[in-house]
Amino acid sequence: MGIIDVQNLNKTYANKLVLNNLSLSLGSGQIVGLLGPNGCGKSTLIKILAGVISDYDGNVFIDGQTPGIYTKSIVSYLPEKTYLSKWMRPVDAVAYFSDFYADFDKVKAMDMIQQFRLDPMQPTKNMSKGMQEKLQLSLVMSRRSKVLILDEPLGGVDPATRSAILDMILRNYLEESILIMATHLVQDVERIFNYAILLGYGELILAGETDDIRREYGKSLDEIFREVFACSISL
Ligand SMILES: Nc1ncnc2c1ncn2[C@@H]1O[C@H](COP(=O)(O)OP(=O)(O)OP(=O)(O)O)[C@@H](O)[C@H]1O
Repeated sequence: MGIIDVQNLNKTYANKLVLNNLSLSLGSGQIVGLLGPNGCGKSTLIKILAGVISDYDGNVFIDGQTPGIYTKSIVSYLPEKTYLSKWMRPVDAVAYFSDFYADFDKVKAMDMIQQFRLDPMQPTKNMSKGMQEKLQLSLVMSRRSKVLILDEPLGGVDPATRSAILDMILRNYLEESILIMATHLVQDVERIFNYAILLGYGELILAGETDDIRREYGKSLDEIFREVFACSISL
């Protein structure tokens, strides 16, 4: 059994089937790219793993347990939207995480905040979107969690900063844990993934070691992504 096991997972919103009989098994010690177009179900899957959504059919196990109090204690989750209060400054957010999570490394968080050149005393309401993303990433990456799940952590940052953030993620990732990152910025990010999951409208299209996938298809993940999800929008 992997650290994450998903068996025959189905999720509907109203009558709409969003995850269709999804099965996955993921082991620790890898950085996993969760890739797929807008609306294909990445955030829904992540929310189920993070224990935010519980009305689904099928089996989900994280470290052998169904999502709940235990799994929340070992899963560090970066949601797509900010959950920090507007008045919070980085120092407040660090104190909050420190109170809330036993596995939170305050020194590491302050170090990441400094490396991102954020002002520890600036309220989040005065930060740009990219600055808020850096702050949240510093907090989430500073938990010594077995499972790290990042939902679109790079959406608001420019390409040069993306690269710096990826390096920061690689430096701070604990090798015994698993990191899952949802993104559609495949070209920018694929260098850090050892494993990729390609999701297409609720169905698993492809899952495997990135080196094996590239070798088998003779293409980069980005090229595969563009081919599989090519759409006919004309401007
Ligand atoms: N709370 C909700 N109520 C109804 N439908 C929802 C809800 N949340 C998501 N959906 C629908 O479920 C589908 C999958 O959404 P989801 O957010 O999981 O996709 P995604 O792959 O994360 O997309 P994106 O890359 O744009 O963030 C979409 O069709 C979306 O409209």
